[in-house]
Amino acid sequence: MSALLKLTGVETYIGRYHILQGVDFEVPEGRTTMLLGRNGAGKTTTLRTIMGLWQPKNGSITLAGEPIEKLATPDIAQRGVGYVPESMAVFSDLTVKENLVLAARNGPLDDAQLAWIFGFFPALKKFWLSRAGSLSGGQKQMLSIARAIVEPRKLLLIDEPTKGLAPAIVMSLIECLKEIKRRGATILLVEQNFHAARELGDHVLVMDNGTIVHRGEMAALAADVPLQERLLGLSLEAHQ
Ligand SMILES: Nc1ncnc2c1ncn2[C@@H]1O[C@H](COP(=O)(O)OP(=O)(O)OP(=O)(O)O)[C@@H](O)[C@H]1O
Repeated sequence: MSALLKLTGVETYIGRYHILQGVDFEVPEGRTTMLLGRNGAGKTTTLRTIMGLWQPKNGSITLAGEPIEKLATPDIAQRGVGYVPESMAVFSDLTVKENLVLAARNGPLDDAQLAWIFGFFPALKKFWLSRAGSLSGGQKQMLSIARAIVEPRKLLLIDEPTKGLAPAIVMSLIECLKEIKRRGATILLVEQNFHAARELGDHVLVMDNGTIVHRGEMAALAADVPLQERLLGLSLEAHQ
């Protein structure tokens, strides 16, 4: 299995704080890799560094073998990396339709693209002409993900999509992400909800203090409660 994304010795400073302290990992093509870890471990900083929102001071980041660590964010997006930040990137004053049209930078949305998006997120069809600001938290999250996949992407970086959502909405979001995954997407997904992580992840990376402290199969971590307790500080039962 080839690595689509590869980080080697990545160090990121925010101001004078040394946040990423030598991050090494690979994201295999066509699989979903979970990035887990306690609060403040450096997960969001890792996604933002890949996306060019923070410049790494040291180390390399390659996408399909090409270095991207010195590129600006729009160039990284242009190379096929979609980013769904934790804060749900939608324009509240625009309609659902306008939000998606703006995200499709390579031209107008065609019927095939719309059918593909509505296949994942039927609620967006229902609220097509409604203001994004009037959507529920779960629907905004779905719109935020739809904005990231409206153009073909090599890689999707998704930051805590289930955060703050009611359990029923989390379930439907997991189903949407599973469908995106079934269609062959490569995903790097930060998640605090272990149930969601276990449902979605093929591989898992665990961060602590700005480095990767565990890597392996998601199923193996899901089956090993003592390891979860050691790495994440909580048992699987406590996450459910
Ligand atoms: N803009 C910033 N200025 C200063 N420090 C920051 C900034 N952003 C993040 N940090 C610090 O960097 C460290 C890593 O933060 P990061 O958000 O990457 O962690 P995380 O693993 O995503 O945590 P969480 O699960 O709480 O979102 C934390 O100690 C945080 O306080």
